[in-house]
Amino acid sequence: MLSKPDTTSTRRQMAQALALLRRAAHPDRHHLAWAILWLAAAALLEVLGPIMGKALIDEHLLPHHLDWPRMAGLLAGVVLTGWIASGLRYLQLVRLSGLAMRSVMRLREMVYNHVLSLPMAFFDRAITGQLVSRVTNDTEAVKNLYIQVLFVMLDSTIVLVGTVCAMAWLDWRLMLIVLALLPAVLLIVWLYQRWSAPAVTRARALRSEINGQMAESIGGMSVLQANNAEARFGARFAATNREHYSARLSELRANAWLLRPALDMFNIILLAAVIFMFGHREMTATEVGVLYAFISYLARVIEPLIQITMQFSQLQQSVVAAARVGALLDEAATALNTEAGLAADRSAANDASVPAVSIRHLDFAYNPGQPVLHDLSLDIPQGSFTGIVGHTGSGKSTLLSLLLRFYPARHGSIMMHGMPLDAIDNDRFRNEVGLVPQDPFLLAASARENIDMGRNLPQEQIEAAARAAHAHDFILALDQGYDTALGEGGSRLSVGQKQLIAIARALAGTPRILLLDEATSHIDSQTEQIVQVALDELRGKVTVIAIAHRLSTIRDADRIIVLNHGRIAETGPHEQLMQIDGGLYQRLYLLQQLAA
Ligand SMILES: Nc1ncnc2c1ncn2[C@@H]1O[C@H](COP(=O)(O)OP(=O)(O)OP(=O)(O)O)[C@@H](O)[C@H]1O
Repeated sequence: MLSKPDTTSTRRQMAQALALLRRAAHPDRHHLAWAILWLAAAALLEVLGPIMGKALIDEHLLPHHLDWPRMAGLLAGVVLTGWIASGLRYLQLVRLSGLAMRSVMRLREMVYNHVLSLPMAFFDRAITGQLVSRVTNDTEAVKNLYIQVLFVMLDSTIVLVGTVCAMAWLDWRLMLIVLALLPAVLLIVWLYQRWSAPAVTRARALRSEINGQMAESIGGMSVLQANNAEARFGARFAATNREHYSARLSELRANAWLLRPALDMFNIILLAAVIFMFGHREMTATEVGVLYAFISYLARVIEPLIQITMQFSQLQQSVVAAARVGALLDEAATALNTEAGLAADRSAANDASVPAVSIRHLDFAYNPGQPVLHDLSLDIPQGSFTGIVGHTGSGKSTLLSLLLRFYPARHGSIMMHGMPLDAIDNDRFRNEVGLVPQDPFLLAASARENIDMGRNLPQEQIEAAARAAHAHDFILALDQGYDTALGEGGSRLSVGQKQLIAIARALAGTPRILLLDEATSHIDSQTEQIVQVALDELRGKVTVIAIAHRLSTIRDADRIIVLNHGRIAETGPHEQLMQIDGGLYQRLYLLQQLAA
């Protein structure tokens, strides 16, 4: 759902946008300083032109004082100052455009890396398409801020100030009249902003929503088509798209009906006012030059003002985009308790008698007031094989997510190899704990890259992991062996083969603890047996904790933990649990036997 645009937050958005610009442009600050200096020089030249024109008229043309070399010099000055100012300005535009591109590049990397560090709780509420939009469109829109704020606005402001000073020097009373009319422009801009700002914010939010809907539909296309939901999704998309269209239209209306006509009218009023003032004065010869210079300057006052105001629509969009990028960067990254890390006794980490996992009085809720795990306590010895079973929704995956540090365990404690979970250094933690998820996530890359996952592991280690996962043989049978591209999401492999690659990936990091989240639920019995053999071979070397719906996978586990509504209902090896008459495990097992 889209939130209603809040116009009162504009100032905060602007501050957030400027902070972001400062951060992204920091390495280019010298370029920025030079650009401002050269823009000031260009403005100075621009102001000088009409002064030389005035001198030509007043000192030579009107008094017929034909000093040709000086006249040629002044004429050349009038023409050249304009040209050089344009040239300088163009070069600064190029400089600032380069700066803008580099800043966007930095921003994108910053945002992407930040997204990678965000806790899983963030992704529970994030919408993929909107996040993608943040990293691509919004950062791109920030580029306009550089071009608009730093180039057009800055340049126009410098020209404006320079021109007003030159006018004051020529005739301060006339300058005051021009200046007195300027608040009218501010009023026009203010009205425009009030009218268009909500539409701008809404248009951006809707664009992001469009991306979100598109990504969601493409991601779930099979489900969507199988449910004959094309028409419903099409209608939902059309409604959002139309809303986006009307938001953009209101923005354009504000521009077409208010901004441009009002500014053009203002231009005419200003010109008329200056000519009227001259008409009421006894025009001396010298005043003709002043009139020429004033009329030249009027264009230089009006044009920057128009430029500044015309940028507001784009500027607002960019500020909204920058504020959204800023808000994403402000999302707190996964916080680790470094104090606990310092206090922890690291010697325990290498003590073989210390449990691999030790959980004490663990309570957990995703949302306050809706507990998922209740007062869980258990020890898992190193090198053991533990199965976790239970009805759907009993909290199995939640327990695994907590062991993976995807969510912080706020009530109770989890220790891994004798150290508090949140005290373990991130690299070490990720090296020590391997995960085989329910849906193996494969990259559109080679088999080798899929096992390596950017860790730059040596080929021998990759092959050893593939052998341990019983994936080596089928990988070699692919047309280019380990270099075979597996297609998007591993589309060239069967579900079972994908799962074996995922196991090889987890093992390639030589983890001390291997977590399997229903890793066998999608595979056939034959592949399941291969997985079982692979897991058996790990016994004593790696601590395996496996969630299983299919109880045959964990039948041979040293210990099975049966969860029921977030509590440990039963625990023990298969034979022992089967002895509990009417027990939960026994019932689950017999049910599966019946179904088979
Ligand atoms: N990200 C989440 N945000 C809020 N609630 C969640 C989230 N994930 C799970 N839950 C809730 O927590 C409870 C336990 O879910 P969990 O996925 O841990 O169960 P499970 O035993 O793994 O189930 P299954 O066997 O179906 O995978 C459920 O009531 C579920 O609705």
